[in-house]
Amino acid sequence: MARRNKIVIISTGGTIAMQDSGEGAVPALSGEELAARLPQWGEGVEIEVETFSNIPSGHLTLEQLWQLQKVVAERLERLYVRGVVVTHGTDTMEETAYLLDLTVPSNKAVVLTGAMLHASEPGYDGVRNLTDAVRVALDPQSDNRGAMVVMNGEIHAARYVTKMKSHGVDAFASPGRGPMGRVIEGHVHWYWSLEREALPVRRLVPNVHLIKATLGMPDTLLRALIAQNVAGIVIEGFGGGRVPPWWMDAIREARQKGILVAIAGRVPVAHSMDGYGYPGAYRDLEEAGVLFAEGLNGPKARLKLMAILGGLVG
Ligand SMILES: NC(=O)C[C@H](N)C(=O)O
Repeated sequence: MARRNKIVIISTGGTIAMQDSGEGAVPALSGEELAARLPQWGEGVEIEVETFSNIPSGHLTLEQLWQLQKVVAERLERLYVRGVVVTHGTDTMEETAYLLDLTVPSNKAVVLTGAMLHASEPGYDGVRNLTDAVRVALDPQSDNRGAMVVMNGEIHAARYVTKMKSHGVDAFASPGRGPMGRVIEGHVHWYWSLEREALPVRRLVPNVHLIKATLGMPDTLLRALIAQNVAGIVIEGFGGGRVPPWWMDAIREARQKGILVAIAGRVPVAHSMDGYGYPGAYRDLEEAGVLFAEGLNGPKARLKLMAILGGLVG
């Protein structure tokens, strides 16, 4: 039986690939240039590098995201590949990580990493993070953990990780959970594992929108989306997912028109279920026929809804 010893690094851009142009940091380094900064690996380890794109992560389109999903899934099917590392901007890293977590069929490691400081800054964290990410992908215990984000020596599960800070190398955290493991002095330590939810998805339906409930907010945005006949609406509700009572009519109307409505929580550690009997709380929403995102934040819930709408294979 052939040993799986190859890691495929797929670079997409982000600050990890940026340098100062004199007028601000911009994408500069290709996947090959990033990989050239990595240390030598032990015997038998092979690194293959692909440049998928070189853009800030907020510039990625859903088409590119789905294309990346296909590339990652295809590379993991190859016998000799032990895992894939995706370098990515940090702004939307949790979304790409979660989409790959949800839809890539393979149980092999999928690791995302990036940098908070660009390559012209002292303290550039890209080399450390990419080195750690490759170490995690090579680790014999990295299978069956879904997609992971490796930043600042921490290994985060895609489902729970979120960017908490706009600045600082410690920008990522998994609120309510903590990291799934750490890379300490080159050694990978695992704290817990999880059973990931994987859906065999055909495609993403893009026409899904996210709105956030705020105190006293009218139902204007909901009504506008219903008038547009969108495919789905995700609401980040109060607490684990409650809405103002005057939104309920619009939510019921959306459901009657066949628009899927999903409820996510506005707080970082959210459970949808509550014991309240008042309008706009869990029971009322359940009766209205909404879906509950069960702990996912709004952006991740939106991806899941797009995947569900895209239809399952088989
Ligand atoms: N730190 C980062 O990578 C932020 C960056 N501008 C991005 O592409 O998301």
